[in-house]
Amino acid sequence: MQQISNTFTTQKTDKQLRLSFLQPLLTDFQIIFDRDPAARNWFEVLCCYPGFHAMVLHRLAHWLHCHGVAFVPRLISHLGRFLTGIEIHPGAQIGQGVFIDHGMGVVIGETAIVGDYALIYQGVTLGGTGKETGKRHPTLGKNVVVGAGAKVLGNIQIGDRVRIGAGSIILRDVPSDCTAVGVPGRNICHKGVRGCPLEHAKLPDIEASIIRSLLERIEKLEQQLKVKS
Ligand SMILES: CC(C)(COP(=O)(O)OP(=O)(O)OC[C@H]1O[C@@H](n2cnc3c(N)ncnc32)[C@H](O)[C@@H]1OP(=O)(O)O)[C@@H](O)C(=O)NCCC(=O)NCCS
Ligand SMILES: CC(=O)OC[C@H](N)C(=O)O
Repeated sequence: MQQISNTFTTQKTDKQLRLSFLQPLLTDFQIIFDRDPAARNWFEVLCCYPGFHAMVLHRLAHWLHCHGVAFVPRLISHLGRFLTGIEIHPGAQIGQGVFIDHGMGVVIGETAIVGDYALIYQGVTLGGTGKETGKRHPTLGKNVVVGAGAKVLGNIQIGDRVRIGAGSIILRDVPSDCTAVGVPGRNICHKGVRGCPLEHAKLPDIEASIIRSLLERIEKLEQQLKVKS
């Protein structure tokens, strides 16, 4: 355990630790109104958003963890799991403005790093493959969207503004500005301007495009046969 924290956790000053607990909470709260069209008012968000409750508890647990407090951080994480259905190991490093929508079934492992403004849906695992030790969970860049039920496994790098399709299993690095979908995940990297991260319906449908190109090919071959006969 000591060895792990030495290898991947950067040493933080006391001031940084204070800020790392309190300051991001405000951003965590505010971002919900941008990210969830269903969010009505601050009272509703304060009372009815398990993702926000999980972030409050995690920031407390992580702060204690970084101060070397034993057992209590794990207990807070465990209680948070009962309350929200979201399990975040106190060692996980979570940026500000991260929103876990709905939340039930989310697991974030000990050595995971989640960049600012990530949007994570229910059933997501940021886990290990079971084959690595030490830093064994993924690192997510900024503004990453991880769709419902997606599993991002291993010490892999997910770039900034990456979108991961619902139900995907991602085992390899994904470059910034790309979309990853499927089991196992395939990277689709388009050049040019990207749409809003909440436009989930615009994720590429690889199977459909393969079928479309096969149909076009069959049509061409049929025309060639007609010309010959
Ligand atoms: C299956 C697993 C154990 C790896 O087994 P492995 O026999 O070592 O397999 P490899 O990593 O060598 O991968 C073999 C192939 O299977 C694919 N693969 C691996 N895991 C896969 C998964 N979960 N789903 C789909 N395909 C998978 C790989 O892409 C690879 O394909 P390729 O040869 O075309 O590149 C691991 O990937 C896994 O899923 N572990 C469970 C992790 C988990 O549940 N973590 C949650 C912790 S909270
Ligand atoms: C979240 C996860 O990967 O769990 C598997 C194991 N407990 C570990 O920490 O690696």
